[in-house]
Amino acid sequence: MIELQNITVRFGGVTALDAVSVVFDAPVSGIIGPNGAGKTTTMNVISGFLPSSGQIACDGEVISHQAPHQRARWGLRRSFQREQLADDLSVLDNLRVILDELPGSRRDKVADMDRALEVTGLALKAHTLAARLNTYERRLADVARCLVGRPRIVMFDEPAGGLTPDETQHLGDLILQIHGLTGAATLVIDHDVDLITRICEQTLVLDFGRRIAMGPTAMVLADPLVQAAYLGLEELG
Ligand SMILES: Nc1ncnc2c1ncn2[C@@H]1O[C@H](COP(=O)(O)OP(=O)(O)OP(=O)(O)O)[C@@H](O)[C@H]1O
Repeated sequence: MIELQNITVRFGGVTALDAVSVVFDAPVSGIIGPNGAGKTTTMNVISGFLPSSGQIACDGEVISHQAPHQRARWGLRRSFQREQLADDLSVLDNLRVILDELPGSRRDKVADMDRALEVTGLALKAHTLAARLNTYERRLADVARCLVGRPRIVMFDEPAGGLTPDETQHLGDLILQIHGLTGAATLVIDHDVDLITRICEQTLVLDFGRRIAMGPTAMVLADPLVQAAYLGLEELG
């Protein structure tokens, strides 16, 4: 569970997030909104990459005062719009560098990495350099990175960007497995509303840094305010 209380972020004259309060308590939750709405800023605040006013709690623990590496150690995992894979490392070593920072026996870590590679279908690419992976395989490796080391909160920023419909479908299936495999809650930003509808039980809609809707995804998407702001429809009624 992720609880944001009264989160405000300003960049000079731009208010990227304006007193946003929200509780994400589903296995998979979404954040949608037009370009510049504050979606990535929300993930940056939760990860600790950006300072903000207000308070952030995950699974009941206040983490607002923690540095990004402490949050990662706690169990926060994150993918970015541009993947963070190290191109000069193999897929396996990209997982290993995460586990090197965490406690646990070597044996458990090997089992953890094997499971992540198996689940994502990357077992045969374990020793392939990340630089040699295609876009989809890189995305799968991103998911694998989020599966290792006992994650508690996993966040994906536009995971479907640049993927084909079939790849998006499979990636969605993988994201849906994360909670059952690890117990972690997942937060997904994407412009692909079909993907969000399929995998996110609940969705937050941001517009100009403000929360304009939050709740069960189908209900939120049917909200006239959301349709006007996000789906580009003329104001209804
Ligand atoms: N480092 C920064 N410096 C200045 N302004 C920023 C910075 N990061 C974000 N912003 C501004 O904050 C607002 C929110 O940006 P953010 O990236 O969170 O939006 P977004 O909803 O993720 O958009 P997109 O869908 O285009 O990725 C925008 O007006 C953006 O220009």
